[in-house]
Amino acid sequence: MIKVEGVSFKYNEKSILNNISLDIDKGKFLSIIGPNGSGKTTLLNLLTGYLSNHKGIIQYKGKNISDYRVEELSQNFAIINQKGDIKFPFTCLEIVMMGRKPFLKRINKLSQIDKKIVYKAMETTDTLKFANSLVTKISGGEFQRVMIAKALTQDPKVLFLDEAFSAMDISQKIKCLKLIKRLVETKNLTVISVIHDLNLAYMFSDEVCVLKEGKVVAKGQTKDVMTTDFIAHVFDIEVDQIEDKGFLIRA
Ligand SMILES: Nc1ncnc2c1ncn2[C@@H]1O[C@H](COP(=O)(O)OP(=O)(O)OP(=O)(O)O)[C@@H](O)[C@H]1O
Repeated sequence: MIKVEGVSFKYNEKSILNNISLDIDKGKFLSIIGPNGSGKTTLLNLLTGYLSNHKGIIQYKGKNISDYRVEELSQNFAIINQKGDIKFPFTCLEIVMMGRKPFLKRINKLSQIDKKIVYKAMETTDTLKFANSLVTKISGGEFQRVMIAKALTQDPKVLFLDEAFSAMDISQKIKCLKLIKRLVETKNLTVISVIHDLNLAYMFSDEVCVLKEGKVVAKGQTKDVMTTDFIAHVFDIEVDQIEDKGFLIRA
């Protein structure tokens, strides 16, 4: 569904990504993990078309990402960025409603169906209670749930997440990840998630791609890639594995 072939990218003269090749299948939950500065966000930004000027090929459904119109991309992709802060005092309801914008003709108002979709997304993410609160006056974890609700209203084919759960408490993280995983299983949603939490990546991903110093050092089924020795090597840590559950990091 997404094909990356021989992709390299530089910021000014600094090489960030080096000859990356990657196939991302439809209906899978892929996590991108790796140390700080390894190029995860840069790769995600290239996949969404937010960054360009790369060498190599990036295609979505057989067509170069740069050949898509913005409207087409916004009808296919939902993106939750690491730095997705909104400084304007919209209400949470207004923010979630913006998720329906790619489906509105010209400046049409939301239809009853759009409103139902918005209501359902806020209900499932437990954000209805903030509907009339200003987005500038809710907590970081609450804000991230509002952004998930907005992404859900887009009914995306591909959901890009960049540390989208980082401010949530563990219970909310698991609820949101279960909700997203259900969409992968029932609606064939493709998820590409940059995540630092190794245990959440292990629990929820079908596949994992590991970046280190701008290169893909592994990509494959989660349990094949996330072995104790490999994780210890990539992150330079001491770690034990709890059979089929995750990792215990040794300090
Ligand atoms: N706008 C920018 N201009 C110049 N260099 C940048 C820019 N954004 C990122 N970089 C550099 O590119 C490299 C990769 O950054 P990137 O954000 O992709 O890494 P990451 O793996 O997502 O890191 P983290 O885990 O810390 O979020 C870093 O060395 C960073 O300093």
